[in-house]
Amino acid sequence: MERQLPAGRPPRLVSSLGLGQRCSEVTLDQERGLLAWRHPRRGGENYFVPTSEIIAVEESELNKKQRNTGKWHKLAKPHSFTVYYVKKARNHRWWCRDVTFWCVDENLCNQWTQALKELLEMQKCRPKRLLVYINPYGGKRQGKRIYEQKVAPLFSLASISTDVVITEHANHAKDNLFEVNINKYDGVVCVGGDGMFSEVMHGLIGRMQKDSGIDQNNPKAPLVQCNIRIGIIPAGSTDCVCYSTVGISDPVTSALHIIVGDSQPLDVSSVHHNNTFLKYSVSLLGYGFYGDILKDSEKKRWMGPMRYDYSGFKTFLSHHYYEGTISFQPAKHTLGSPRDKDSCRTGCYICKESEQQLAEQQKKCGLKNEEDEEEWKVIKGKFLAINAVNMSCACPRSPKGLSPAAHLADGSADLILVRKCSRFDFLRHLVRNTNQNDQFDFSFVDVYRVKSFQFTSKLSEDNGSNVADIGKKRFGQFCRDHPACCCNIADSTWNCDGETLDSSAIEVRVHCQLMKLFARGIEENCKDEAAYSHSSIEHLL
Ligand SMILES: CCCCCCCCCCCCC/C=C/[C@@H](O)[C@H](CO)NC(=O)CCCCCCCCCCCCCCC
Ligand SMILES: Nc1ncnc2c1ncn2[C@@H]1O[C@H](COP(=O)(O)OP(=O)(O)OP(=O)(O)O)[C@@H](O)[C@H]1O
Ligand SMILES: [Ca+2]
Repeated sequence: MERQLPAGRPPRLVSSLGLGQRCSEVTLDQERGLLAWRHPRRGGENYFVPTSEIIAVEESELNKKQRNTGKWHKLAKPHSFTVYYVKKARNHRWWCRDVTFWCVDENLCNQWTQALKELLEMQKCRPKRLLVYINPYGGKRQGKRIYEQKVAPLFSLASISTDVVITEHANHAKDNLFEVNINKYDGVVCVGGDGMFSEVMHGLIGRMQKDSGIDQNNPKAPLVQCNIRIGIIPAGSTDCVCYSTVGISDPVTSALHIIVGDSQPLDVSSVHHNNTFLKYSVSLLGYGFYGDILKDSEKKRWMGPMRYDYSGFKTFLSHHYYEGTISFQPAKHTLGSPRDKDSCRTGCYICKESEQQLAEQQKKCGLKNEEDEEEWKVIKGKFLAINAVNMSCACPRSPKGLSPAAHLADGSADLILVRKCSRFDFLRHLVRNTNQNDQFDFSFVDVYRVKSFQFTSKLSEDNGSNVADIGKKRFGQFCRDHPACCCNIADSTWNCDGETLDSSAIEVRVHCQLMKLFARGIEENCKDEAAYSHSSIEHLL
């Protein structure tokens, strides 16, 4: 990328600088934004650091050991500077590393620090002021410690100033975002899990619509994009949004993505019931299996992240299925399909293309709503699980996710329908969510790429009543005529990004790129560990 350099600045700076006890040729290609040096030891290894991945540059003092061992100390007092930069390791993990260069010429040292600092200043996408919300009770209750020990020192190194709020109750962050002077900040950071992220997202999107006079209760309202980015410091139980957008749940990696000012647009689904806004969703909207797990696990919060395994096992054994009707509009604007072999990666062309297609469609249609006239497909059936995912939903439990080819920002969701089948077959499908095999390659599993869908349970259709009444029925009530058949006369619950919804009848619409994260999607060409721990289990089944 060509850069506009300040007048009089040479395009390249090349100097022989001290590195440890030896000399190294150090180059700063200011036009291309690249810092390079050869390590005089370590087999002469070459280092290339894009200036966009430099965290900070500081004038520094050589430590005692460096001072006493170098030959130069006999000549003159050395001048030195330290460059802190991103070091990429395996599995999308980023570290903050530093290197200290020295020279005896003070002017040369100043020239280097100034040039590097000016290049950092030119990066306008970097945040300078952040609003941070910490959930002290998420995941293993480590949010505060993680932030103070791992993240705050990096933010201060990068000269980012912060206002920190430690939440005192659920919805604290969300409510606060409606009141705060948001224009003061370049981004909002949440320290916690998917639930905490969801709160912050609801606060920001809600605030944006309120300020623009948009009624969130209208399911067809064109929502206003939210340009203030959210950063996620993972400290929850699943951390699916972080894992699916960064490739790892690691607080240091996420902090570094925030510092370098990455930006990743994200699709958001709005969920309505009878013209009433319920929630937004970015990861999983799950009815049946994942809804039942969530409902059961809420009573076991004290167990921490383990609650999901406990409730997962219980829910698997109960093997409930639910009858209902799903209607959906296929996503015709996008080039991808849920059975693609390639997945969404940094700079994904499918996401870019979809964004353009949707923008053109909107321009053409103008105010008239042609969307409603588009084809609806209707499927009735008995389902063990109905999962709608806006992104792959990769997480440590499921490294490739519930829908590995789903895209972060293509304006569509993947609708996965798992029909009634035997426990054994359902287990085979579940295990494939954890290994490299195709979880959709079963006769009882269907997957569609959609831009909107609706669901009504048979129960609410039969009663013709408001689903809130049915919700009052006891969860886990069985068909009295066939106690062993696993059909359930109560509805399941929707799991919306880890929160339960009050209605089972819902109307969902995907909003392309409604918000942005401090992330860059998953980078290509990263040596991934074969972390698919359950692959051997499947061979046994
Ligand atoms: C043999 C092992 C099969 C394991 C299959 C595991 C598939 C795991 C897929 C995880 C997908 C997560 C999607 C993300 C959802 C988030 O928006 C949400 C909020 O954080 N998290 C959950 O709802 C939390 C959902 C947590 C789900 C945990 C499921 C655990 C199932 C255990 C089944 C055991 C069967 C054993 C039979 C012998
Ligand atoms: N101070 C607080 N006390 C109680 N609940 C809180 C507080 N702050 C936030 N919450 C709520 O806690 C819920 C869960 O938090 P969080 O998502 O951080 O952790 P988790 O549920 O363990 O992880 P995950 O969502 O990844 O499964 C959020 O929905 C949030 O609204
Ligand atoms: Ca999507």
